[in-house]
This record gives sequence, structure tokens and C-alpha cells, in this order.
Amino acid sequence: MCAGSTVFGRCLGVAFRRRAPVWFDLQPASGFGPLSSPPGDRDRYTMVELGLPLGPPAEGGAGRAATRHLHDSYILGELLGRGATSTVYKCLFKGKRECACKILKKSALDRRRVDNELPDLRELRHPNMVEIRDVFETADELTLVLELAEGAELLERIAERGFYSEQTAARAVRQILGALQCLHSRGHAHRALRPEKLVFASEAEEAPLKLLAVGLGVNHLLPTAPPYCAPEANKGEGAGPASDMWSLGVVAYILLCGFEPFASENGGSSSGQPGQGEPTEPLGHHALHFPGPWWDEVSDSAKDLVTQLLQVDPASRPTAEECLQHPWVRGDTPRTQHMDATVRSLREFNARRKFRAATQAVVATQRLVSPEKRLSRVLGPLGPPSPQEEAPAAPAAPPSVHDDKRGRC
Ligand SMILES: Nc1ncnc2c1ncn2[C@@H]1O[C@H](COP(=O)(O)OP(=O)(O)OP(=O)(O)O)[C@@H](O)[C@H]1O
Repeated sequence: MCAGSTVFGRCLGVAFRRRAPVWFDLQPASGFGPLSSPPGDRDRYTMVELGLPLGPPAEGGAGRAATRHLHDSYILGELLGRGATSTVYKCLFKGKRECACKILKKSALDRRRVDNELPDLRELRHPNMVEIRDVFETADELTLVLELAEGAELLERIAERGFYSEQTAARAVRQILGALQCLHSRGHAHRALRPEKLVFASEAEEAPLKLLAVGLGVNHLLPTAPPYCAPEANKGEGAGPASDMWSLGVVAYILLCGFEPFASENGGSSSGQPGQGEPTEPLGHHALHFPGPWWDEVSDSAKDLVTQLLQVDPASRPTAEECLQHPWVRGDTPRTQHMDATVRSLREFNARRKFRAATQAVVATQRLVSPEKRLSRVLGPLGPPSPQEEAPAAPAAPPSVHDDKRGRC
């Protein structure tokens, strides 16, 4: 459970998505350890009806928004994961509905994007995108209450299950394209598409694949996540819908062979597969390769789609709408044979990815602990870390009325 978890336990929370629900009441008086709100403004989250008509001013408030409290409606639960700009917890709405609560540091956010895009993003409804159900804000944090995606990540599921063919890959690509088409048609880009953002709604066999929330961080304008980051974003020219199509090309490439499409600095992995190290230049000086034997059994139609998506010139890439008409995506041309070598490569790829995520989580958690406390841990047992020192930011917030027809794509 989170209250008693060690640093490593938390890191496992990121890497392996622990599921046993342990609920923590966030009432300020409850006195729970790491997840309790520290005194101050954290338990006084102010609802910000971004772009929507606002209610009467809060008593004694600056005017626009009514003050609501998280513990009026939500109970915070287990840690679901830590990302580049956020910490995500499970939460329970009014004792009934489970949601995800994503807490973002405002200092890491692109404020212009939050103001311009979030009001519309929270209206979007698409079966392959997690809904934004509510938004709360304090002086230094923004909290998004999201639809909970309870299944495994896409690559995890493929690695765990027995049979895997191009048809399965095409179905996943089709669902991602549906979500992207919805976003792009409303003038938004995701800007952070990568395998970690693709999670099934549940463990059910037919559960839809969900694209996790759109990135709102300042870093989403910069090349933070190679190789998924498009060349134009890498050059600092910004990222738009066409950049998402590049990222999808990288994801599709990985789905078809189990490794990344770029040459590595260290020349590859022990298995001899190319593209297994840190990517260097995304196709800057290289033609796209489909090396054998890994690509020998992959259909020409699949290679055609990947080639179109991984065009260096963003204007040459097809749109999401155009891709949805591609015969491979429509299900006409994907092969039906089991791709055993790809599954084995994907297992390796996944293991490396999780190890990296776990290492990063430990580093991120260490940053939350004061240097004095770190030193005291090294020098001797001066007592366990205080909840406040180890605790990530905890939110507060209320519910909203959901009209499922609003913003449906
Ligand atoms: N709606 C959700 N349901 C279940 N788990 C979620 C949800 N949103 C996020 N998570 C978990 O939290 C982790 C971090 O989330 P996310 O990738 O959105 O954070 P981030 O990297 O900070 O995002 P951003 O792209 O906004 O910077 C995910 O890998 C996932 O495990």
C-alpha cells in the first residue's frame, strides 16, 4: 500500500501498475501519511471552469471561481504512475466511480496551451481517448480528473498473450488513429504519443485501447522523447498533428518488429537487432530500413503505411483521416500468421522500457526528498522520512456534470 510503501515499492507502482486498491481519505484531519494534504492551499482546490460560464464568486475569493474541496467528492487511492510532468493516483468519486487523478506542477505547464486548449479538450468524447472529467487548480498545481484506464499497456498485453499477428497490430493502429483523428479535427495535437500512452480500458479481451491524456507541459514543444519526437519538433520548430503521425509511425514500426526504427549509437543490442540503444538522429541521414530477418515476413502493405508515416517532411505525411482509409488499417491486407519473432523482440523491448521507467521513478522520488534527509539516510538511521518529505502533491476537487454527447467525435 502507498502509505507504507518504500521508494522501491513506488517505483514498482510505475513500472508494473500495481492494482490492489488501498484508499486514503484526503480529509485534512485524517492524518494519513504520504498522501495526506499538507496544510495550506493543497486542500483548498479551486474549481476553474476554464472557458465555461463561471458560478458566483467564492466568499472572500478573488471573484471568478467557487471554491470546492477534493474531499467533498473524491478519495485518493493508490499511485498509478509517475510521468514526466505529473503524478497519477487512482481516486474514488462519491464512493462509487473510480477515476484517475493526474496532478501536474504548474511550473511544468504551457500556460497558453492550458488556457486555449483545455476547455475544449475536456469536452472531447471518443471511445479511444480517456475523458477529462474535471479540472482543479491551486496556486502551483493543476489536477485533471480522468477516466480510469484499468487494463495493461498495449505492448505489455502483446508480450503477455500468446497469439499475435499483423491483424492485432492493425486493430491497435486503427484505434489510435481514431483518437488522433478526433483530436486533430478539433485543432489539437497530442504531442506525447508513445507506447506508455496506450492503455486498455480494462483486462477484457475486447476492451478498447485508450490514448492517455494530451500533454500540456512546456516540454511538449521540445524534443523530449526520442525516437517518438518528430524531426521538426527535434529542430525546435514545434509539434503539430503531423508530428503525432510521425510518432504513430514509430509505434507502428515497433509493433511490427519489436524494436525502434533508428540506428543506435552503440550499434544495437546483444540480440543483434538494430535500433536498440538510445536513438541518435531520426532518419536525418538515413533511409528507413526494414532489416531482415525481422521484417521478412511483414506485409508490403504494413511497410507502405510505416514508410508514409516516417517521412521527414511533415507535409508529406498522411493525415489521420487518410490513414484510416489505408487498406492495412482497414483490415484488408494485414497478415494473419502469428509473429513469434516479433513477440520475443517486444518482450525484450518491454523489459528494457520498464527498467528505464523504474530507474527514472527512483530518481524522481529521490528529488522529492530533501538533501539533508538523503544524507541522514546514508549516515545512519535518524528515523523514517516524514510523510511530507516523501509525499507527492495531493489534490483536492469536486465533480462535474457530464454530458456524454458534448464534443463527441
Ligand atoms: N487515465 C489513466 N488511467 C490509468 N492510469 C493512468 C491514467 N493516466 C495516467 N496513468 C498512469 O500514470 C502514468 C503517467 O501518466 P502520463 O504518461 O499521462 O504522465 P506524464 O508523462 O506526466 O504526461 P504528460 O505527457 O502530460 O507529461 C502512466 O504511464 C500511467 O501508468
